[in-house]
Amino acid sequence: MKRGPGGSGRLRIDLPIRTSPRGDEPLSSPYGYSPQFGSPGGPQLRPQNSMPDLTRYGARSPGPSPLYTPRSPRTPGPIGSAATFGPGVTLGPSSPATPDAKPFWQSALSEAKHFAGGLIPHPTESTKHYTILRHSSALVFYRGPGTSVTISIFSSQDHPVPPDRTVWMQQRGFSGDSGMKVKAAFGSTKDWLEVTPSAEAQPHELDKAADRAWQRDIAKVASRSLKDKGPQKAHVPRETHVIRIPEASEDGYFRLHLCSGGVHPGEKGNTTKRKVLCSSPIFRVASTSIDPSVMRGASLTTLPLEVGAFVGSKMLLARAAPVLAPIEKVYDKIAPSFVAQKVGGMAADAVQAQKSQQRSALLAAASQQQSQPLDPSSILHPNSEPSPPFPLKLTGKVIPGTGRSSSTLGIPTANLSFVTPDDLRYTLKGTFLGWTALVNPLELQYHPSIITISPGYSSSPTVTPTPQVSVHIIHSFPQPFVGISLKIIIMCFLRPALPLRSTPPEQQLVAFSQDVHLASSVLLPSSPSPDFGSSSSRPSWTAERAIHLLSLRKSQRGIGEIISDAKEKAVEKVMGRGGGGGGGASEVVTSMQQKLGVRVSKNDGGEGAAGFRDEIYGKGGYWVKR
Ligand SMILES: Cc1cc2nc3c(=O)[nH]c(=O)nc-3n(C[C@H](O)[C@H](O)[C@H](O)COP(=O)(O)O)c2cc1C
Ligand SMILES: Nc1ncnc2c1ncn2[C@@H]1O[C@H](COP(=O)(O)OP(=O)(O)O)[C@@H](O)[C@H]1O
Repeated sequence: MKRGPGGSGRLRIDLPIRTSPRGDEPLSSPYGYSPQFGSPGGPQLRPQNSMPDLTRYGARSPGPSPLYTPRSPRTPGPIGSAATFGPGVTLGPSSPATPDAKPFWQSALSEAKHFAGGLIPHPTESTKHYTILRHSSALVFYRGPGTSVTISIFSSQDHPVPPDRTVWMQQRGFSGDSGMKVKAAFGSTKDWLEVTPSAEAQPHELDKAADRAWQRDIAKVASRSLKDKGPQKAHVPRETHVIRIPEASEDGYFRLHLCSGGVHPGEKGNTTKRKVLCSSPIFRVASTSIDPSVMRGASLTTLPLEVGAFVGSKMLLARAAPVLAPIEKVYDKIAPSFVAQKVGGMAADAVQAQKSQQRSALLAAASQQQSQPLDPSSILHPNSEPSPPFPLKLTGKVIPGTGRSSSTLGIPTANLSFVTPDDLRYTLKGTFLGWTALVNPLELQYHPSIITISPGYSSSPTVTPTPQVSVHIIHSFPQPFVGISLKIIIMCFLRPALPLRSTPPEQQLVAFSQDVHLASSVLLPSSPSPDFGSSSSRPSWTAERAIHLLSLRKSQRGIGEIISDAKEKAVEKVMGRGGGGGGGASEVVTSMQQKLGVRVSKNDGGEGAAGFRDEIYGKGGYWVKR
């Protein structure tokens, strides 16, 4: 596991440490070792016997606790199961005393969140005509690309939210709150990130429990506004936004700005000045980073929160390491040693940089083609051939879907999971034609197929909608092949995906059968060739030629990609993903790190990896009318 940057200098933190009621016995931890406060050689923490009074910061003063048994401040002992650090942050038992108790680190994080609620100012901000309510806790823990913050927008009767409204996220500098306000006033938006939620959700699609909580908050703010401003001027609820926090935003203090006018960067259109209508209450994005510099933007009142979150994350990292370490060990072992020693990180970085350039070229080329349906004659022409960036290779494992394709359309589609390379499904959108083979030791027979990368029938809106990859193979199989891996070669883009939820089945059927017809005409052999079952009359479109092109491209790859492939294989070994094409194991590591709130460090994915992933996931987020 990559530890976050060590940060400059050592940070001493004097914190009151409560020992466990049982006194000195070392804590048995789920990881088979008793955690010491601070990593060996890291900042050591000294127990204090007195609790500083922080009630003036609005923290719950923990008061004398029956658990508190003062210890001589000789050496920092193991963290008691009821250790308390920071005002009011009392951690729950580390190894659950009762079956349903949260694990240690989860209670640490939720306590820190709860604690934050008392420290960072109230959850609403208002201007004359608008109010923004922050539903999320003031402390938003980073959980990977799905990290989000939820707000509701209110406005006065005669000031509905403008249709061209956009939402921007601004980071607070060292200058604290005033720095943010100044930037907002002058509209200097050089470090603003546009985070306007991309999809509208219907109220019935929302998660019931979440919406009940949001409605409760909204009712409170609306009734208070009615009381304060009277029926004419009261601010009424307009929209609720679930906003994805871009990975590029790093840790720190942020504020959202509701704006009208102005243009989205990169979009044509009127260039009216963007006007800030209202800003949200501040919130803190925290990942389990142990880099003290992330305290940038902390004010005196929020410093204890910083310490709480910082210490919480330190504990988290200390406890997470044993989980991820074995994988890291395999990684290092497998990476070709001659590269690790001789070529070192430089070549890898250079290739990573080149890889991310290639990828953004891929993004550009692919997204260009994905805006309108293809002109069939362009691929039916006898001398036509796949245009770059195609052919592209994709693998995945077949999982059960909704069963709709067969039941409503009579066209079975195999849904894929563990899709590798994962980012392709965020780059490619729509319906494609290509070749598909079942990775089955007995045969590697490529058949013409239709590949769709689309939101599918996904029911509830999510912050980062994960596109569904599904394949219809133009071939009849004796029995289903769920659980089998597929090797896919995408040859060309056909058309944008129809929004299934709003397209009647008859219309879907017409489109689908046209796709199958077109794919058959382009790919099916007029004269079958023995090995690949593909036409020799259209040599540019055969699976054979595509595989040759792909291996040619692979041989031109840099050392860095060989390493990252080797890592993929290593993690597959450790994570036990067998059966070829069961790939995506390294995404397991990333998602485990993300669950632990560890930002996947830049060198994991090359320069600007976070920005690249934001490009893939897009703005994401969703909103609902109130
Ligand atoms: C020929 C063909 C065309 C398709 N076109 C679309 C499409 O335009 N939009 C879409 O979301 N899904 C499209 N699909 C994918 C299926 O509708 C998809 O598998 C479905 O969303 C999931 O159904 P399932 O759970 O039964 O697999 C197409 C599938 C086939 C076979
Ligand atoms: N020609 C085919 N193309 C795709 N899947 C097929 C085909 N023939 C059989 N199947 C099987 O049908 C399953 C998909 O059937 P479908 O009705 O779409 O159900 P689901 O909703 O689970 O995808 C696939 O998982 C696969 O095992």
